[in-house]
Amino acid sequence: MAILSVENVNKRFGGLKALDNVNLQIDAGTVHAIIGPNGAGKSTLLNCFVGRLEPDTGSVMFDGSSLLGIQPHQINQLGVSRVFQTPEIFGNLSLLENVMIPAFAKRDGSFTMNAWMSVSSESDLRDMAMDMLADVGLEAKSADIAGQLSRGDKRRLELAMCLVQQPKLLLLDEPTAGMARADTNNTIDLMKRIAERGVTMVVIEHDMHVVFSLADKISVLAQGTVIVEDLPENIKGDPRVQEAYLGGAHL
Ligand SMILES: Nc1ncnc2c1ncn2[C@@H]1O[C@H](COP(=O)(O)OP(=O)(O)OP(=O)(O)O)[C@@H](O)[C@H]1O
Repeated sequence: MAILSVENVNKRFGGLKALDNVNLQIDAGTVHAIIGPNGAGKSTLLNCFVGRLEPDTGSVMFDGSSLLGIQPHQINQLGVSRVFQTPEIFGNLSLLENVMIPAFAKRDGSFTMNAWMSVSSESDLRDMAMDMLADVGLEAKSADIAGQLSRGDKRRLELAMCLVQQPKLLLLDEPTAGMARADTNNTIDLMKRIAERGVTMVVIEHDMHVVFSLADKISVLAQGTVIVEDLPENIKGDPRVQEAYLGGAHL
């Protein structure tokens, strides 16, 4: 059953048609990868799922509710979390504080000062945040200042910040971008563990090793349109996909 249903979504930036009648069904409990060449519209599409962009036309339904016309924090409260291409963390705060804040935000409705004010008073959320840090392998660094982490650790921290909200749908925009291979493989293992818990994931990724390690289904976006949607084993040899990647390159 589809937990996220995207129908006839169009988005223009001036004269540029960034999304051209996109249709997409994401089944609950699956990992769905969206791949495609640079500028295909992948991030634009993800932005339409989290309230950062409003499609010109079309519908985006999540778990029975429309995601259009509501604020990002309301979408977040419905159970949608997103890991950004550039980690969005609080650089001056400790790792533990970073993970506690979204837990409060989920409860209180937004990333407000109220959420921050109550951080020190809530031991249950502190415990939950520590569990999440342990989950992503950052428990030992819980008191460290987040801004000083390596790039890979920042991304893991951001993942913990999403997981503490117990999302139903996790959106990941290039989760391994810029990572060394060992870090990438750790992240793949972590994402597999998250998937095993039943969290639905939509992953935008250029690294095909990551895509084919994780995806149950793959949609290929090119020039704002889904040109192919299929099982991973069928995607590799599809001539339309190879054509989309610079005229016949092999994936
Ligand atoms: N805010 C914006 N204003 C104008 N044009 C935009 C804006 N955001 C994206 N675009 C354009 O829309 C098209 C799709 O961009 P988008 O970032 O969604 O592609 P992408 O598939 O995520 O690319 P990449 O893989 O390089 O991240 C591109 O041509 C891009 O330049």
